[in-house]
Amino acid sequence: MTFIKMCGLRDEATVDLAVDLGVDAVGFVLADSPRRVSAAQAAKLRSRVTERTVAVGVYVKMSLDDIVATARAADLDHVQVHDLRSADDVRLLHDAGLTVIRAVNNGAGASVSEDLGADLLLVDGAVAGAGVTWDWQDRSAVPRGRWILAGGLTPENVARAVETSGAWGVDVSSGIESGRGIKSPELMTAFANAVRKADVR
Ligand SMILES: O=C(O)c1ccccc1N[C@@H]1O[C@H](COP(=O)(O)O)[C@@H](O)[C@H]1O
Repeated sequence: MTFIKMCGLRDEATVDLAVDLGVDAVGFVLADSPRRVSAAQAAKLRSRVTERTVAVGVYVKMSLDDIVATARAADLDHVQVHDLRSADDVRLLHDAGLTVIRAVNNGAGASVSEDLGADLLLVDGAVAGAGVTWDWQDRSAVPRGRWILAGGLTPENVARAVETSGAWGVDVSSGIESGRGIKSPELMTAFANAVRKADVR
């Protein structure tokens, strides 16, 4: 079964729907973004997430100390960090008890074959959260092993994207929105259904 993460959730009804749809992970953006939530809001949303779904804090351009502090304040034990620089960064987050998803922006120069010791690798489009696709068939841009595909996924393209890239999981934000930062229940449902349908093929 393809791992599904829905990201940029900002209200309780949307979190409840994602949980009901059986997605594997939900993401709360603590970085600067139209989808940003405060640590206090993330804590409130997190409390609605049941055990089988992982709640992930999403970070860009934040110090490691701030990442640890906000993750603790929001009771998040998974963090997705878009600008990890070294294995030391990852070690510090591990030492704080966090599971680390290393996010890499396609074309930004970070190597997908470099192992910083993160628990999972996510390869995103050139600009995180912008709904931008990338060349999922480019073997040099696609990691080996278990990894998450992100960037411009939609209910229409996700099945083909998984098939061509060989990704273990998918992460979506813009493609399940009716407007920037506004999640659409119909598109969320369509996305989850599209992945599940592809899984049984
Ligand atoms: O969603 C955001 O606003 C965001 C902001 C900063 C860093 C990451 C962000 N989201 C991540 O972007 C991709 C999905 O993007 P898309 O909109 O579906 O193309 C995914 O990894 C999100 O976790």
